[in-house]
Amino acid sequence: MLELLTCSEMAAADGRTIAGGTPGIVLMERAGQAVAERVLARASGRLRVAVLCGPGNNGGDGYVVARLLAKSGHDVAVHALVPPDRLRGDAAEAARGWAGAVLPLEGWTADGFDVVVDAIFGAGLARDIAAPVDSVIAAVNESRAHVVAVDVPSGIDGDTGAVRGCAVEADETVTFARRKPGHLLLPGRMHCGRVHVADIGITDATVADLGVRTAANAPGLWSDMLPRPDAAGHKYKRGHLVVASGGPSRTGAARLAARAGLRAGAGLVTVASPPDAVAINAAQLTAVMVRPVDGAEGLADILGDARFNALVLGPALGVGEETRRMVEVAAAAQRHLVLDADALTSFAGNLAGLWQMVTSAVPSGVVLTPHEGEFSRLFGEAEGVAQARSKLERARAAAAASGAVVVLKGPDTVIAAPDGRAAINENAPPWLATAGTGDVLAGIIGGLMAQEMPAFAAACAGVWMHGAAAAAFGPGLIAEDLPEMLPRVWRELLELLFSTGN
Ligand SMILES: NC(=O)C1=CN([C@@H]2O[C@H](COP(=O)(O)OP(=O)(O)OC[C@H]3O[C@@H](n4cnc5c(N)ncnc54)[C@H](O)[C@@H]3O)[C@@H](O)[C@H]2O)[C@@H](O)CC1
Ligand SMILES: Nc1ncnc2c1ncn2[C@@H]1O[C@H](COP(=O)(O)OP(=O)(O)O)[C@@H](O)[C@H]1O
Ligand SMILES: [K+]
Repeated sequence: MLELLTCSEMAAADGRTIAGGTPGIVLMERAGQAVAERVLARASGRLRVAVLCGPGNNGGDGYVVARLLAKSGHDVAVHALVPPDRLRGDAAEAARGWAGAVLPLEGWTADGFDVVVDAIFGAGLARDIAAPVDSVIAAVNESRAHVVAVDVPSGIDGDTGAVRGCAVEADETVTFARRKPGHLLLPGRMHCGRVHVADIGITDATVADLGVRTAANAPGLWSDMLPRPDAAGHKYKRGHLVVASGGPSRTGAARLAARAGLRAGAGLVTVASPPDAVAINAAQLTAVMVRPVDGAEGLADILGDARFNALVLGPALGVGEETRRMVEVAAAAQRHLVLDADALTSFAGNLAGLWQMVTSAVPSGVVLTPHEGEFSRLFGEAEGVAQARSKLERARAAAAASGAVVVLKGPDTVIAAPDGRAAINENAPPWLATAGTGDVLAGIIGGLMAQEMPAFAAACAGVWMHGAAAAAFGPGLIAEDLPEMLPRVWRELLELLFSTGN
């Protein structure tokens, strides 16, 4: 159930289901039934419900909801953008099932309604909202009624999560078969309220046949690739992660990443420190080791030892030639690589160099973890990025342009692989936006890659564990708290794995 379908993939799934013998009106009945059930779940007495119907099948669903709620004894008013005789196909048929009055949508006011069912536009939204719908949406958003959106809140683009002019702010959204990217990407996610996915008879096989490449980021996506505790294991089997530190006044970021790498399960972690910062690093580290490493040349020396199998480069490392050379040395030495912060900025305007470096690195891949600022410095000019309609498409274009797994961070972090797979994360609480949490993320991913978890899976798992750790800690979090929450996150993940037999 983790697949996220674009509006056109959803239409294809509907089409295939209809071609397979389930009439469209049956799908629409089930869709309307699922929405009506959500409304009824709240009803303690007789409700005054406004059903706002648009000109397409989303409106058709609305007519089904209206009929079912009226049949259950509620007081239902239908307000429609176009008269029922202008509807076509299944929507026309659904409207014929509504025996009550159809009032105009224009000029609708929220007076006295307990519930609003938003069935104006769904997957067929094709342009920005204009008059008269804009003022109706404003009235919905100002009202105190409970708002249930059918499929997507009207005005939200289901593919991109963008607000097309203006959009309904729903309390609940009922969608069908699978969610869409726009339910997870901002600002769409903020407009949906709680999202329910209703089964309307579109089978898993039908969805699988679509070859969908986008998923919600959750353990089901990568749990079978998580490193497992092994009774016969020893620390060298769990990899040795190296995190490069900045100079004497810039050492904290590397230590944060290093501790996170250790908590993520790397067998050993070493901070590679400029010689003049060794004393500072050593004074604050215990389980993590420190080693003097002088720039790219020093790094090349220690990478002569094959046991150092993964590196995190970038947090507070400094922007410039030396950092770029360190990255190139690590890539040439075929190590698993996580590049963050200054390592990314050191390649700004040098996409060709980045591509060359990435493609010379281990086949298991390189993970880049930019926030929006680093992303635009690095990928602003990349093919497909400027034209991309959404954060999802931008991350995907950047992954294709760099050959690396791209983790485009934020409240709706997108993880994209160069082969087109992508995941959207949704478990990060807002208090994760605090200094140093990005360093921790790079360390977690590096720790998983040190244990030989493949790059895309490690990036997805790392982003999820990072969000779960923040959620488990709660508000007031600082970056140092995150690694300390990872044991709890691991315990929950492993319990889940053993309970599902994966
Ligand atoms: N058989 C199916 O395909 C099913 C579809 N279902 C529903 O059908 C919906 C998709 O139906 P449609 O493809 O008809 O699309 P919609 O009903 O979302 O909207 C399409 C209609 O809105 C108009 N429109 C688009 N943007 C507009 C704008 N900004 N201003 C004014 N008019 C605008 C279009 O010209 C078209 O008439 C889904 O969201 C879902 O609710 C469900 O009934 C389940 C089955
Ligand atoms: N509003 C938000 N809600 C949830 N997570 C967020 C939000 N803003 C940022 N984050 C997350 O916080 C982390 C910040 O990373 P980054 O920007 O690199 O900060 P730093 O450099 O201070 O470590 C990322 O994992 C990002 O996804
Ligand atoms: K809608």
